[in-house]
Amino acid sequence: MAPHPPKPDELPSAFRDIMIEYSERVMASACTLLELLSEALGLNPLHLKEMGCAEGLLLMGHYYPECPEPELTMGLSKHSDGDFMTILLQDQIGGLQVLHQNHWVDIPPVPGALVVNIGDLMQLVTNDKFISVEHRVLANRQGPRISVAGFFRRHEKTGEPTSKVYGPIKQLVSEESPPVYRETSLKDYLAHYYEKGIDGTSSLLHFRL
Ligand SMILES: O=C(O)CCC(=O)C(=O)O
Ligand SMILES: [Fe+2]
Repeated sequence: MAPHPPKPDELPSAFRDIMIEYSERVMASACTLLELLSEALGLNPLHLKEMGCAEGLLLMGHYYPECPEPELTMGLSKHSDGDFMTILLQDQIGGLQVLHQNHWVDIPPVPGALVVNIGDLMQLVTNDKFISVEHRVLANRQGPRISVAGFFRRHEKTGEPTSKVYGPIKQLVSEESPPVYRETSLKDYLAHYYEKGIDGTSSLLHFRL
């Protein structure tokens, strides 16, 4: 949806208008959240936005079919997101869990509420000050589950190089807190993220110094 939004007539009419409106609103929320996160890091409120953390938005609609034997499988297995931040809208079915102190904790749906996840790229640029969250989705027999995940990071048209380089923010590293990650271009980061796949390990291990 950003920075290269599809032409409206490329979107199915059933969700064309709502997808465009939702994108605008979720982008505005992301910018507010990035200001708060920047302040929490002791940076200028516009720091994360100016780095391009919300320069791109990919909306992904998930449909998890109802499952007759949910104990034998997963809706979506354990992973952390390969972006700066994810804003997630889930329906009333439930099943999303986050890994907290080695325990899977339910994130029950709250009507009208969005779930915000810190992604791996945010962990990298904040030099581990913010940690990306590992999460998964259980399969269920109650009925199909639908969610819409909005991934914030720059997205290019197929074939365009994503040469922007990211590393720990200079103001967040010091002698006492040396860089934990090497700099990487978004292109190399994404190549690694997708090549590795969802295998239960963190994409960040590859970039740790
Ligand atoms: O469907 C959900 O609630 C989570 C989806 C998710 O984690 C993802 O798309 O990365
Ligand atoms: Fe995710």
